[in-house]
Amino acid sequence: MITTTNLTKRYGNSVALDGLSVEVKPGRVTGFLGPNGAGKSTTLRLVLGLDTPTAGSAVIDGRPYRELRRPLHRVGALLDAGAVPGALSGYHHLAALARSNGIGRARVHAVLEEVGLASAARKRTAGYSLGMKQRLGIAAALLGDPPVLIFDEPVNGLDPEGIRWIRMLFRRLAADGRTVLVSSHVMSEMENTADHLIVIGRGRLIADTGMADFIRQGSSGSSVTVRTPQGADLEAALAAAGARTRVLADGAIEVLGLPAPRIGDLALARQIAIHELTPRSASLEEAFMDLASAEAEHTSHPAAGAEQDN
Ligand SMILES: Nc1ncnc2c1ncn2[C@@H]1O[C@H](COP(=O)(O)OP(=O)(O)OP(=O)(O)O)[C@@H](O)[C@H]1O
Repeated sequence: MITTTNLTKRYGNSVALDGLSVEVKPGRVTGFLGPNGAGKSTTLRLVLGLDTPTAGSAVIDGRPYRELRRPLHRVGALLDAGAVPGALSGYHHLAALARSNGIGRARVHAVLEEVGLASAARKRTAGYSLGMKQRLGIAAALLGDPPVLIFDEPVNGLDPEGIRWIRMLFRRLAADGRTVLVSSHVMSEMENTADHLIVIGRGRLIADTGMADFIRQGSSGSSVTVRTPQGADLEAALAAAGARTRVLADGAIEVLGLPAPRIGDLALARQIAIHELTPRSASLEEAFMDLASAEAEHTSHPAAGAEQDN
């Protein structure tokens, strides 16, 4: 488990992270979301002991990273896939890492196989595509078979097959009971991958919730798309039942506030023909955008009594 307590980081006068307290639990994939500059990378760097907090703490299974002996056995991380020494082959890069953590050659071969790089293992990494470098970074994270895994923007550079592969890998790692923390700005990918979400903005926690709950609460809600030759009649009936409607450019009616079965029943009772009735859930991206605009609104017009920065 990863735990941050009141984690704070200031750079001069600017606050990158402002008292973040979260627990990243094992057995599930946790998505780490936030707009640019929210403090995601700063958080990951502090968790991995690459920087020192101004206040608060970050621990992995109860210990700061810097106190871990042979850390690759405790936590694996992919931060910047591009940052591999180009002169080495993938194999030699991993072998050097393995040696420093007392890990044998057999494991190097196993992780190369696992990430699909076995055939390119002897080539210099300078000639690797971004996707291959991502795979090599993932292999390095897996090397010590650690219970905690951290991936910063792991799908960058991967093709659709690679993205599918990584999604399955994360699911499998979580199903093994590991803690998997994945930061990404690719919302659609996160929606298919993460079970749980931690959302931050301006260095503060905005949401720490299950994926489905986040989409339900954060967005203006699901809608139903309806097509009917009797649009005016249906709109009147829906309005009387308390739903909100909007006619889309192609003539379909978008209905908010009533589920599809109620709309169907209502139409039947009034003998209104229905040609299409499609429930549509809000996407993670929509929920996130709603939340981000609510945050921006709150920050630009702080309500009376709300917290204000001095
Ligand atoms: N070394 C540094 N010196 C000064 N300011 C920094 C430094 N590192 C980060 N910051 C600032 O801290 C804030 C948080 O940055 P951070 O990179 O953690 O955000 P992020 O959520 O990872 O953003 P992105 O999605 O753009 O990577 C930003 O305002 C950034 O400019």
